[in-house]
Amino acid sequence: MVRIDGSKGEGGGQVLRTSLALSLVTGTPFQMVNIRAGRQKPGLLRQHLTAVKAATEVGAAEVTGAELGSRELTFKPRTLAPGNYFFSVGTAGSATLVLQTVLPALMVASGPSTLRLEGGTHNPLAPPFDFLQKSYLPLVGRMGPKVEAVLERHGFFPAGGGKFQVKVEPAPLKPLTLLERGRVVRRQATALIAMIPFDVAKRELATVEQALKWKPNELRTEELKRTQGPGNVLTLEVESEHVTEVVTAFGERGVRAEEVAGNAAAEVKRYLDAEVPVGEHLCDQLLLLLALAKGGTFRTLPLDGHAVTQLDTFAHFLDVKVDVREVSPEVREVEVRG
Ligand SMILES: Nc1ncnc2c1ncn2[C@@H]1O[C@H](COP(=O)(O)OP(=O)(O)OP(=O)(O)O)[C@@H](O)[C@H]1O
Repeated sequence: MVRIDGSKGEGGGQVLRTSLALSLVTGTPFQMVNIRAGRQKPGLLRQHLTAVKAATEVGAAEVTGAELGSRELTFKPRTLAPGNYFFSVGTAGSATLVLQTVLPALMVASGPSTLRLEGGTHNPLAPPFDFLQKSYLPLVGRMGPKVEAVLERHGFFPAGGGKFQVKVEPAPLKPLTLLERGRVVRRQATALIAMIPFDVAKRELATVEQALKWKPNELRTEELKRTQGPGNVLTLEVESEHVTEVVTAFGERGVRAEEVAGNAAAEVKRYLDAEVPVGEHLCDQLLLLLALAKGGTFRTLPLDGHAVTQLDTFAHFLDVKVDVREVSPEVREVEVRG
């Protein structure tokens, strides 16, 4: 059994989710110790436990240590079972991270699946639903599997209550080459508010307009009425010929709307200036797809801790080589070979 130290690298939940995903795909059992040892509240939180349970169902796995707060886990998948699933985090914990855990396996399974997920859909430090739908899943589609996601209700921290559905038509993953972004064809800033003063959205958009020089018809507000709790999400989309980048910032108590929007605008600027197709968040998630496809190459920004932790985790389950070359101080070219 593969033994993985969860405190290595980022020391967070990513090494656990990636290990579960790769264990499901390869059928390799693993034991993890020191789960999330690098975090303030170490061990399995509700969101991680839901991910473990989801992986257990999808892989008909034998599991020990699947309890709240647990810092050790063994996971032995038996058969990969596509089908209809319902996973609920039960708190505002990210439901998209639960999806991230089981989707790679279901994309290459022997039949289609339908998933219903409940929990947070727009959480800081997790892939927001719009990122999945507009940035990540179209690339999955280019690699073979067809995955469609439909949002039914937004869920924000701390109230949660979000819902979405995902349909998966599996296919073998083909390598992907993504070296250029191409021309920018659409830009859209959406300031979304739920139970938050409208002025917050207006101030965020004014900041984006000033910082990025986006035009009034590229700025929109959206006010939600049916959510379980308050939320404020600023989503900046840059659709280019070959890829769509989605940058997200979240309103927080005590942080000015101008600061929230300024951070998001700075991230977009950095992405546009580097002229790379793959932004910082897409990078670690795309790496996993390319590793499963055993091939592909893309250009991105300098790799962050998440991406490096991903590479270390792959080595436990897959026989792939990943080269990261410095093209310029702001640009890296990543090549994956089987
Ligand atoms: N704004 C964002 N857009 C898209 N993806 C994001 C965004 N923020 C985070 N992610 C992705 O969500 C995942 C979160 O991983 P991360 O390692 O931060 O969680 P973690 O630190 O392990 O959290 P925890 O230990 O609390 O579970 C990564 O795949 C990261 O790329």
